[in-house]
Amino acid sequence: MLNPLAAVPQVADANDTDAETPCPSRAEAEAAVRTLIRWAGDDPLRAGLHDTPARVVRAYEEWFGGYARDPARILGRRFERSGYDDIVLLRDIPLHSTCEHHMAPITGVAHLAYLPGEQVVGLSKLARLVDAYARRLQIQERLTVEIADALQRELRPRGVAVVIRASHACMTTRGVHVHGSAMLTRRLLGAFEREPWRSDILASLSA
Ligand SMILES: Nc1nc2c(ncn2[C@@H]2O[C@H](COP(=O)(O)OP(=O)(O)OP(=O)(O)O)[C@@H](O)[C@H]2O)c(=O)[nH]1
Ligand SMILES: [Zn+2]
Repeated sequence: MLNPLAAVPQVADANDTDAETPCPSRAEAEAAVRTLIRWAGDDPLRAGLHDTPARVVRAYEEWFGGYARDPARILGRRFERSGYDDIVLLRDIPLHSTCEHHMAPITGVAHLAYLPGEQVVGLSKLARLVDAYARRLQIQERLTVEIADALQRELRPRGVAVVIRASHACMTTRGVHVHGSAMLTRRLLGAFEREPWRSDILASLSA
């Protein structure tokens, strides 16, 4: 598995190439980018590419920043549900992830819903939860399961539903070159697995 970027120091020593370090240094990561540029057939020393390895490593810190985020902490601040007794649903949360097979972008939306137990979370935390798991190397199935299970584990709601609709650049820009298709995954837990909530939540999520 990729070394979690969580272990990368914020400011790594540019001369640190110690093979014993648990995670490659920033300098090693930049050297790896130079190798890929050479492998692609270009010259990493030409002016236009001179700063590219550093940029790529900074971009990776964003794209894989999810390893450093703790879902329990994201969902840690909770509020009483104040008498509200129905579905809480946040639709169309933008999703940017990276396919673990080709390291190509996965782009789409997530819909999250839960049936509160005793507590609710701030709405923004649902989007933060999606981001924490999306910004890792993923397959869409595991991404769906991880988001749903974190909600169930941390919030203890009566039901959880997660639906993700996404397109995979590894299918559109290379390989089979299929454009316009989207992958749909979902996970229903607790009360949403059974009627009458099942039909209700599926209708709400597909509307
Ligand atoms: N189930 C699933 N498959 C995915 C996901 N992202 C990418 N894939 C697929 O992972 C598969 C990897 O297949 P391989 O045969 O090992 O790789 P490949 O030779 O590059 O395959 P092609 O993409 O068909 O050229 C491909 O079929 C991808 O479409 C995902 O999130 N879930
Ligand atoms: Zn892929």
